[in-house]
Amino acid sequence: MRVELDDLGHAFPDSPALFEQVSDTLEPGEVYSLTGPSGSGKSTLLAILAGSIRPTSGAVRRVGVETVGWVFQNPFGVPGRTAADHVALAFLARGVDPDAADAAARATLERFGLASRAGTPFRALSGGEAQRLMLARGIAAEPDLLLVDEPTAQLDARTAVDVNDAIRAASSPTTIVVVATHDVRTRDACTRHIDLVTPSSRAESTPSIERRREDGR
Ligand SMILES: Nc1ncnc2c1ncn2[C@@H]1O[C@H](COP(=O)(O)OP(=O)(O)OP(=O)(O)O)[C@@H](O)[C@H]1O
Repeated sequence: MRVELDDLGHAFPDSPALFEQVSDTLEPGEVYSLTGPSGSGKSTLLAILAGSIRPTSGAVRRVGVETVGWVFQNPFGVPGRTAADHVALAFLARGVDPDAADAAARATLERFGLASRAGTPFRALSGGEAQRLMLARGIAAEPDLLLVDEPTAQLDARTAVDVNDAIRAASSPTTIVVVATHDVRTRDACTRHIDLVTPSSRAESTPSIERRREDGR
């Protein structure tokens, strides 16, 4: 399973190119950061990866990718349901029996630093806990591709540290994880990096682009 990005670029109608020449091969087991200035097209590229926007240049090939999950910057859950319920649902939906789903949910919560919050209703979780729960649920669903859009945008720096630990925990042998972020610490929590450079700043930094080409990248 993989996602191949081949000289990818995108411009909305009547607008200049957001980004161009993005080439990479995304594979399970890695957590990819997607960084770039505000407006450089990070959310647009996530939508291209999901298949909901067709790029205006280059190609995206999803090889063996059938299911796509999303985690957004605003955690969204059922107020009265516990953290464990939110994660167990992902296992129940795949036909796991209730006891095994509950055990698997608790193991997943532990991996994301939420073991002590298993019985806590969603409405009583802090913002950082709720966001970690969204990541735990997103991974528990075992999508082929998990797209995470600005997971720390609504959080203070201290809370973001725990969410960045959860980003590290999100690495999965069966899921390609891509995280769009402004936050350098979130970037550092990822294992591989894609930096979107706008075409104008690309022109200003031609020497480094040439070096990257010589490297074959
Ligand atoms: N459907 C659309 N039609 C036209 N323009 C769009 C559309 N969607 C986004 N844009 C524009 O494309 C640009 C890039 O938007 P996008 O949200 O992908 O950037 P971003 O890097 O995720 O930004 P931020 O970091 O601020 O969230 C913005 O100027 C936005 O207004």
